[in-house]
Amino acid sequence: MALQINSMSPPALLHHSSPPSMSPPPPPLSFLSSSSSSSAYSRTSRRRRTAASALRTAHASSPPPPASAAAPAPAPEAVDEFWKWFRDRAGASRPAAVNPGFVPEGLGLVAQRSLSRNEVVLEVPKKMWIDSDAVAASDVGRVCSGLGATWVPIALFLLREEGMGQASPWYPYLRILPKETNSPLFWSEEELYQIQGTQLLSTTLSVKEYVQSVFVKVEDEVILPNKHLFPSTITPLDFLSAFAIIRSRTFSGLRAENLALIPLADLTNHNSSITSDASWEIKAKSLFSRELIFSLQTPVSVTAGEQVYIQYDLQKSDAELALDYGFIEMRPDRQAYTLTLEIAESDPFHGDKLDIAETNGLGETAYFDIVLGSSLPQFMLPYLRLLALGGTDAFLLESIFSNSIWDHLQLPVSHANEKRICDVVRNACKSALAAYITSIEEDEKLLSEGNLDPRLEIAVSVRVGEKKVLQQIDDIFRAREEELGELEYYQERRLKDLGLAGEQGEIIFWEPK
Ligand SMILES: C[S@@+](CC[C@H](N)C(=O)[O-])C[C@H]1O[C@@H](n2cnc3c(N)ncnc32)[C@H](O)[C@@H]1O
Repeated sequence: MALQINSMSPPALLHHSSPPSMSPPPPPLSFLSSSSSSSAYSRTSRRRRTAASALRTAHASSPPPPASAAAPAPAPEAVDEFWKWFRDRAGASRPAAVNPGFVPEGLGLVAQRSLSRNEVVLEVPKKMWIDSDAVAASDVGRVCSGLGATWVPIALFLLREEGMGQASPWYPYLRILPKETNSPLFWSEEELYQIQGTQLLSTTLSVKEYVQSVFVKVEDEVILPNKHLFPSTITPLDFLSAFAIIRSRTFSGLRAENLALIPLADLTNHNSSITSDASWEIKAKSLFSRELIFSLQTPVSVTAGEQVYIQYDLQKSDAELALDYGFIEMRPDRQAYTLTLEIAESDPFHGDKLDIAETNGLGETAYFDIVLGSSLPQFMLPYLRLLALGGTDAFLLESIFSNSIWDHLQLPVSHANEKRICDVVRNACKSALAAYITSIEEDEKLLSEGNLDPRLEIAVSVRVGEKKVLQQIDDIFRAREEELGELEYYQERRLKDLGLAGEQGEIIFWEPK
């Protein structure tokens, strides 16, 4: 729901979901976030050290080590076949800087020699990308134009090629794609129960609902009328898997109409120690060629036998990482909760407030990501004050204040306005906190005991993170409530400006001489 702060109802603690090209229309969710404790964080570091040592022996023909990946690793001969297919199609002749190899994250890219920082480790020609051009040139492309978001034809293309089995020219690539990840999109009811009350659950359910609604349309308009292309049954779950696999394998920045699956490059795993976002570029193959290639550089130097990692997205919260890729980092700065505030349509000043919000770069709905350990986002308090404006403060909405109202909202307007904000936000935090199935202490205990199944670890970390951020928001507004009597409000500031009040707020009477 929306934050109908004027009518004193609880705020709309909604969540927004993720990448623009593949996300459903903003769903009406609750709060979203994720989490960690310092002990959980150090356990992650330990896990990474173990992963690094496991890697030294990894190569395509070695048996897969115990993996943190959700799906069983492909057979070694499937990886060998993929590698041969890739090199043949790419026309590779020189020894490769990286090979696909078995790593704790499933498959990954293993350096074949020492690599220096920013060295190009692989190049993939456009003819090998599965993108909208590849789909448009295929049988599927001919029957699914006008389907909207780019991921939909790509998903249908994958399902069609998969249905062809070995007859598909993409078979060696499709064969090494995992069937699932640890994203909550793949969790059972029981596993989802562990994130009851979280924004992550709301987002997961909204995304699933969105994909299901697209499936219904696509089944009706494309799959069933084209039995020659889709002879076997395609279930809603197949379609959801295709969506989630595409989502987990596309580079941030290659979204919307540029969405593409890039074989080999999509074997690069994420590492939190890498702090630079862009490790790739799309460029012409050479000075005299118009052919495009995807070129991946290693963001850090890598020794032979180690894995080449990248940073997937510095901006994503743990909950977003979980949803998109099926892993989390468990770092406080990835723990966020999205507060969605909205000017209620029933607000008697709806039009005036909307004008003010829009003039200042906001809208009827505003999303504020609150990160653990960080202060409130810049415009959150002014926006809250605007929403709460009413009663004897409503005069500030009159047109004579239109140029200055946003400045006034940067500071407390009145005791009543500030109190209303505190009440609404604190009540919302309380009701959101009551919806979780465990306490912060219980979750921290579970995390400190360790050895959790990867999905349970994601669930516990995300839910404890959300609760900590909610607790942090509640603490901020509790402290504010306690100082309401000491704050300076609009009327006092105004009297001071006019020289009618002293520094302590005492009224200075004008005495005619
Ligand atoms: C782009 S693919 C990378 C290749 C993938 N490992 C494979 O076997 O095909 C992204 C997926 O790899 C896995 N992954 C990548 N980085 C990871 C990490 N740091 N921890 C755990 N899993 C990771 C997740 O399953 C994620 O959805």
